[in-house]
Amino acid sequence: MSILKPLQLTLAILKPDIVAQPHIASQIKNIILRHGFYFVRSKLLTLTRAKAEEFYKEHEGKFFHNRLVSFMSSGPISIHILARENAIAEWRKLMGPTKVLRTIYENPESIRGQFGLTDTRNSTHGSDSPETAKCEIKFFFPEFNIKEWEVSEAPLFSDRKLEFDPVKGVHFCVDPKW
Ligand SMILES: Nc1ncnc2c1ncn2[C@@H]1O[C@H](COP(=O)(O)OP(=O)(O)OP(=O)(O)O)[C@@H](O)[C@H]1O
Ligand SMILES: Nc1nc2c(ncn2[C@@H]2O[C@H](COP(=O)(O)OP(=O)(O)O)[C@@H](O)[C@H]2O)c(=O)[nH]1
Ligand SMILES: [Mg+2]
Repeated sequence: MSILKPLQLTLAILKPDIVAQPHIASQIKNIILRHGFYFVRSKLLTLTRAKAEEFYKEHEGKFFHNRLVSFMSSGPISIHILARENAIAEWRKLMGPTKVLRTIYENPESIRGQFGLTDTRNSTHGSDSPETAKCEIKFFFPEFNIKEWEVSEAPLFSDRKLEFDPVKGVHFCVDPKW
């Protein structure tokens, strides 16, 4: 019996440039699925400029801040709570480095290397630490209780057959008791 490794949660975003191209969005979702991530929660929304500023507060004053906030509030984004062993680092590895204009040469097989357009429009976002993941999950899913999920849903994720519902964009347990 393999030792079940604890699932870690991270917050992933497909940015407006990707959501505007549904076939690319589904390509990226398939890459996520193929790399062993579970979709725990998913939603589609358009950020107001103020919300985008709040989300990217850490970058206030940087030269790219204005274009970043304008871009992130320019259209719908697809937001996901992903679960996997070591999810935060593994999703950042799968995304590739931030600056696409280098990544396309240094990590062409990464998601940003494949689908990123510029350093601003770099296709995806991922939390960069457990604390950030907690804050970012709360920011987009205020109703989601991490502790409750760890007790009630995570055990089902770890050792039961799950299926991915492409319409809802989340995994569900095929066990009728769930
Ligand atoms: N004012 C600046 N100071 C320093 N570096 C900059 C500045 N503006 C742009 N850059 C750098 O130039 C490169 C191109 O910037 P960027 O990716 O934003 O391209 P862009 O054409 O402006 O696309 P977008 O409209 O998506 O922002 C990036 O490496 C970025 O970091
Ligand atoms: N144009 C431009 N955008 C940047 C640069 N650095 C960061 N960004 C944008 O700001 C977002 C947040 O930056 P950061 O948290 O450092 O990178 P991330 O965690 O990999 O998304 C990135 O995803 C980019 O969209 C840069 O040097 N140039
Ligand atoms: Mg970041």
